[in-house]
Amino acid sequence: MLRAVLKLCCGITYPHLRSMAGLQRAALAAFGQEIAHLQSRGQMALPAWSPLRWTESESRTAALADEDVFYLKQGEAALNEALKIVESEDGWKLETAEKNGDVIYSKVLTGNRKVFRLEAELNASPEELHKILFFRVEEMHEWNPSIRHIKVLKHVGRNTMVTHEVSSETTGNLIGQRDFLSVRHSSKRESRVYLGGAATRLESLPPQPGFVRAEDGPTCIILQPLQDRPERSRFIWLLNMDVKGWLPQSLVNKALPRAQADFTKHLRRRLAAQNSENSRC
Ligand SMILES: CC(C)CCC[C@@H](C)[C@H]1CC[C@H]2[C@@H]3CC=C4C[C@@H](O)CC[C@]4(C)[C@H]3CC[C@]12C
Repeated sequence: MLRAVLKLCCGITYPHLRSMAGLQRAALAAFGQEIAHLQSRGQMALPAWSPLRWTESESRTAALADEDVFYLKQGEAALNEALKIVESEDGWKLETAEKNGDVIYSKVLTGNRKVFRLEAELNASPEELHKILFFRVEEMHEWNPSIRHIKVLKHVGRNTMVTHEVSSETTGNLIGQRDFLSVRHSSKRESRVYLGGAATRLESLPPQPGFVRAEDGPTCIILQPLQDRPERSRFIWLLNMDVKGWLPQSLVNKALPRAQADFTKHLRRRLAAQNSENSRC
């Protein structure tokens, strides 16, 4: 019965709908959303030809699909490219080795770009780190003083996003403040989590006056549970950054591994704070 009434309504409204504009259309779209919601909960079925179907979903996805696919592909490509670099076996040189086991290697890529690979063990599972480093990326400035601000400008599904990042004025002490516009992508394979990223473009956010826009990536982080202690992770991070601006290369090559070590220190503090909070509860 409900179905028949709905079909009738849709038929009657179809010609009016085509000539409708502005607020009326918006109201109708909202109505359409309500119906789609009911429908998704299995409470109502709409006929295939219903205009309520196309007003709600098709017009929106049609407008965004190309852009979404662009970022998705860029994110995946960045991750794959970065994995190729980080998993390459030759050419790595040890930069620093800490007593706690943290190591940083460097490698010079063709074109003279120096990249850094940090390896550390962290006291959190890959899932927890995935949450902190990816899903809650906008909170990063709360625990990492090298970061002034991170904003997700666009989501494409759950695993791809476009972010704007601003480093703090004092980062690395040697290099001034930078901003970045990046596509970030995450994927899970078996028990591993992979985070990838690369510099991207977004029309609504061109380089900002007063900021040097640096380029991060192709970069990746691999999070892998330790075999005997899955609540801990092996953390491998490829830092591949063009800081831009006029700076001596020797200074940049000192600042980057330092920034990596600082990041890891703050991440550990963040995990320790969380763990002590959990044990108090
Ligand atoms: C040396 C100067 C110029 C920059 C120092 C700040 C660097 C270390 C900061 C600025 C922006 C930061 C990135 C911002 C966002 C993400 C995405 C997240 O999923 C993993 C960490 C990652 C990839 C951060 C790593 C550290 C980062 C690259």
